[in-house]
Amino acid sequence: MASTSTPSASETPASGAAAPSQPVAIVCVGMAGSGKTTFMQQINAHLHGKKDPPYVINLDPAVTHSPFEANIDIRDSVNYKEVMKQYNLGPNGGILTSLNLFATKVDQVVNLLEKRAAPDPEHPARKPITNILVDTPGQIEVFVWSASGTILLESLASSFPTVIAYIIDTPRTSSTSTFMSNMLYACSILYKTKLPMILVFNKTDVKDASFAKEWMTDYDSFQAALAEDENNNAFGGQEGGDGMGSGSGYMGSLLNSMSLVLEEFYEHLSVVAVSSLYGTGIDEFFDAVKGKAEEFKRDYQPELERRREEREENKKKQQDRELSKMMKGLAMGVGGTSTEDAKVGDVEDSEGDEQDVLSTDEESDDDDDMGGPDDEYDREGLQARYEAAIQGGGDDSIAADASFAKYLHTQRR
Ligand SMILES: Nc1nc2c(ncn2[C@@H]2O[C@H](COP(=O)(O)OP(=O)(O)OP(=O)(O)O)[C@@H](O)[C@H]2O)c(=O)[nH]1
Repeated sequence: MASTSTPSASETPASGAAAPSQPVAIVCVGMAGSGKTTFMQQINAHLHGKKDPPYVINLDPAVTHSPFEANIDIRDSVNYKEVMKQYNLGPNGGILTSLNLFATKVDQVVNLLEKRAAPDPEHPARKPITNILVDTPGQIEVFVWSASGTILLESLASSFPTVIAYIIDTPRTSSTSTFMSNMLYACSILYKTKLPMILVFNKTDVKDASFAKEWMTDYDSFQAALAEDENNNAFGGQEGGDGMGSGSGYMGSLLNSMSLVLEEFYEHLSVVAVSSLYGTGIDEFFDAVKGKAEEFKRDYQPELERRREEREENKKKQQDRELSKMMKGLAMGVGGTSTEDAKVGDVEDSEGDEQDVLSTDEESDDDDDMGGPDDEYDREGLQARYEAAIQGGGDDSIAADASFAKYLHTQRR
């Protein structure tokens, strides 16, 4: 059954971090309006209050107003509106593409985090961070199911214990059908990300979350609630039930079966009830983070290591294949790759001027000009350059790294 943390405000450590050298990354995911941003603001304030300021990352490119200051903000690197305009995209496509562009910089973000997680000899007074808070777009699927979301999460998890905080709007989850829908969503996120998860029942100042904890730990109580909903014809229509309380509708029997299936899933979760508005349950949340960070190290890290090794091996094989293909092409005198790739523009800090996010590679890509036999480069020279490009990931956007590094150095507290 789901582990429900018990409140222990006075005993709670200042943060959910494990070892001081390894901060815990807390990634807040939740449906639009569930209260992610308010929750982030509350845990941020809580940690500041404990003199343990977290490192905050905002991955929502479309947010217009943020109540907390982020150390790294996707909006400083990618201009979401410009992305929509240049690629003719709608809001969700714009968010997805912005995340894709930002994902090309993830290594530098992780490097920076690693630097901040270790003592800094140049600034001995600066305490290493113990918590990394990550806010994500409300369009969960855009983050969780996209390649960039996966890259961002895997990069974080490969360096730090990483925990998903799935924020739930409790008042809007109080019927058996909405509750089950939300649990299925959480289940899909758990299996997609393969990271430890905490269910954060938010807005408990409006509706107490004890019903949810009970439904997750006591199958009979969910059955009773289901029977009541059926009696009240809560599912409606033929599909929902016959309206006479017989429970013959497919909705009722589906929810019934689902609750049995999800029993195992509940066992992997911690559940906390909070009010982001009033700050209740936050100590309990950090207790759960601590538990999940330990679980991460014990259960998830070995699996991650194995997957990483597998990926490295595949990448190496892929590189070898690409290289030999290219060499074959060269031998046949075939040359030329497109230089029309768009790339992430220079990264600016929040004080910097707004600028186009995308540019074409006209000025910077002379390296891509593969000449024919008359080219000034000889074949070995080209081979060496290709090898170097492939080793380096072949990422054209590297050109923007210098300014990104500058941004990283001048990033805000
Ligand atoms: N009563 C109550 N309202 C809350 C609580 N947390 C958030 N809200 C309200 O819920 C609304 C949505 O909160 P946000 O924090 O913007 O939600 P979000 O998930 O970040 O929304 P998106 O950015 O659209 O994904 C706001 O009006 C908040 O004031 C809470 O604990 N109690």
